[in-house]
Amino acid sequence: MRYLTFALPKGRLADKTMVLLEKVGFTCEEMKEDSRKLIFVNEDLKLKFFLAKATDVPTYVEYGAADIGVIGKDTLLEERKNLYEVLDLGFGKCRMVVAGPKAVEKKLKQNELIRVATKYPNIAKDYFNNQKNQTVELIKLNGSIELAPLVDLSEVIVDIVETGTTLKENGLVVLEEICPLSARMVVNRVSLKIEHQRITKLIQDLKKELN
Ligand SMILES: Nc1ncnc2c1ncn2[C@@H]1O[C@H](COP(=O)(O)OP(=O)(O)OP(=O)(O)O)[C@@H](O)[C@H]1O
Ligand SMILES: O=P(O)(O)OC[C@H]1O[C@H](OP(=O)(O)OP(=O)(O)O)[C@H](O)[C@@H]1O
Repeated sequence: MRYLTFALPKGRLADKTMVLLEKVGFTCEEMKEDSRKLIFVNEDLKLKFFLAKATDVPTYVEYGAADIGVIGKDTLLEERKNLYEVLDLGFGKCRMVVAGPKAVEKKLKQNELIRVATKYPNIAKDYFNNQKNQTVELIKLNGSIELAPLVDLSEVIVDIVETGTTLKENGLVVLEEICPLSARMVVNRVSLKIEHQRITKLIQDLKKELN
């Protein structure tokens, strides 16, 4: 039997992903040890797990380096890889929003040419150009997005909000909602055919667990 390989995101989603997989019997004792190792194997069940940077998970799955991946919906929308999204895992819940100082709301609503800072240029472009029909200038950043309006790099940001604390502590507010987000399970297109039985059984077991 070949290994069924999982690309898991290190970071925020890692622990909850392993807790869920354990509930359906997909365990990996090795992974519980504190180490810098990136690949873990369960020989008995022929399972392989590797830890990747969250934004790279769709790439590993698209190329078939992993059969299955777990990733935030935001990364799926941004990366636009050719994958099957098979399951909403119900954790990692947050929202993609347009945020900024309250004073900027008027400019935003009046369709003025505003600057938008974001880690998610594809999501922002799709939202403003295709959904709102509004021309904006996009500025790509890699983190601490809330800083941009504070130092006049941009009028607004497109970013993730979970508790709202980061916005609040920086004097920013949600101006528009783009979409809700959560962790998703994705599957490589070929893997779904060659490992159909194991993968559909896993999906069914996870669905039962999530209900
Ligand atoms: N407060 C939050 N901030 C950011 N992401 C969150 C939050 N809550 C849930 N998530 C979800 O968790 C996913 C993984 O977040 P994580 O911070 O681990 O990775 P990342 O932001 O892509 O990577 P990095 O922080 O290393 O650039 C996000 O893509 C998102 O779907
Ligand atoms: O609504 P909250 O609960 O405050 O969470 C939202 C914040 O968390 C994320 O940043 P992250 O911690 O990933 O760091 P980053 O700014 O470096 O991307 C996100 O980009 C927001 O800044």
